[in-house]
Amino acid sequence: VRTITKATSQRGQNLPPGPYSWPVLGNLPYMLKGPHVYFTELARLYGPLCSVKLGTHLFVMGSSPTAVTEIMRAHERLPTYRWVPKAGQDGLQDYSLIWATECTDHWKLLRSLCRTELFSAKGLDSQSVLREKNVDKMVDFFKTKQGKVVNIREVVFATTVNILGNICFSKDFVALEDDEKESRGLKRALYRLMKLGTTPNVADFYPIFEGLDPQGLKKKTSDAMNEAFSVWEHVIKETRERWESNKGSDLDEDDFLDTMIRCGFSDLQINQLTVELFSGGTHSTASTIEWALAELIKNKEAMFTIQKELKKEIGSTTSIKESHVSQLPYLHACVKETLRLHPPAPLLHPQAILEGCKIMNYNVPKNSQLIINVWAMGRDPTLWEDPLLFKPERFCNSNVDFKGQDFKFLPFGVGRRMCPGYPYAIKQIHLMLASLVRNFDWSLPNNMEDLSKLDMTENFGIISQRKKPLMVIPKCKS
Ligand code: HEM
Repeated sequence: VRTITKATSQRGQNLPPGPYSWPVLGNLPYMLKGPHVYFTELARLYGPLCSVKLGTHLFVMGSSPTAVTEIMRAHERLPTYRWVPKAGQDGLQDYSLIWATECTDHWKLLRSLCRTELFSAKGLDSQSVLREKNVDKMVDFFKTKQGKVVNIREVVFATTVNILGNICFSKDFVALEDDEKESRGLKRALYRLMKLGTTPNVADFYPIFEGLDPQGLKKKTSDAMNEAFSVWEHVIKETRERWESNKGSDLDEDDFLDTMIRCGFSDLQINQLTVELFSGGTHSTASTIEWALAELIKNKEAMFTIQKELKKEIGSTTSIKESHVSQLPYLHACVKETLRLHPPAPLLHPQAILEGCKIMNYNVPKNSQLIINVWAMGRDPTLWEDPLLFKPERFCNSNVDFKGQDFKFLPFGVGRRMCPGYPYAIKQIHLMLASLVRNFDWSLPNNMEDLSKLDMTENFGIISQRKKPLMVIPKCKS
């Protein structure tokens, strides 16, 4: 913290307060410890609205409900655009949902298609059986690993990929192995995309490099996308042929691919939307489950309470259904508490404003990038009692929810660009976590008794995961 204590009131112009900025670099070197951690230190020093220069760009960060309210007002009033990493800006951007810089007609069409076909109550109900089948497979896999050390994230991640694979293409795409190095095909492509998305790119901070690809990140991203597309290329071809040969007659729509073909999507549009659903929907969910299990192993009382609730409501059933877990207050509270402490998206994507404005009485110049620090608000002692403790009870008799209305708790974002997949994510997380906790007792390797030694360090990425994967030993419950 000492490295950033030089305030810059002398910057004048009544900008939001912030640290001294080095020529050329700005404050980029301090980001190495993880942007959300650095930004949270800034918030502690300079208050809920502060500014920091990274390369040539000025970032203005909000980390209190009042700051979020004013930032959202600025978004509503002024023309804004979403900041998009240069590595992801190759041609396909016109078809993108996540990387649409503005809320264009095509973006609206994609959001509405996802909302009505994938994430509506009817859509979610029709997918239940696919989620349940794949979660049962995951449980069977862990049963074969009884007494052995497993990397929980890998297996959960593979399961989330297969669930989405079934919803979109009626296919399991990956094996349930638990070794990242063994991964290939879609799993490897998704890992590569996540790692590339995390690699700092000089072209993002210095316009002079914009047309170039100095670190080869654009090329590598495009290769990883093509690797993903090649996995389902033949499925698209076969499905199109089926549609062609059935022209004129009514065709049963089996999966989301059928829906996209019926809507007249080109192969490019199908590829782009599905790769974004896989990128947005798999690591985030797997990471939440990994964190939740780590917190429950560390906090024995919470583990005891959730097991008691499951036993009472579900009895001895081992193959859990979504209907079983839809009304379990303590399970739901544990998931919220995990998302408060470990939001997979700790910083919401920067949005640039195209006109200068005032936020909390400070001047925010044109082209500033506005960020919301969700991670800092989740750990703010003025907003939460004992913020660093895992206490699911805080959500038990509370109306605080993640639907974008409670500005101190925004794991799925806020406003127009809020996560469209949150109803799906929540159903999947509840089912998976309940199945893991109901079917197994989990212990740590090497008879680790002192649970305070369980390393809870985070690794910042496009999504924030545990730095060290959670290695655990399953023991089947009777
Ligand atoms: C625990 C799970 C998840 C979390 C915490 C999460 C979080 C988020 C957040 C915070 C945003 C907004 C980002 C911003 O404004 O900067 C977002 C956007 C998005 N999410 Fe999720 N998400 C999750 C699961 C999913 C799932 C399961 C899907 C789809 C299958 C999905 C698809 C998307 C898409 C497509 C966007 C971009 C929306 C747009 O820009 O209009 N997410 N997510």
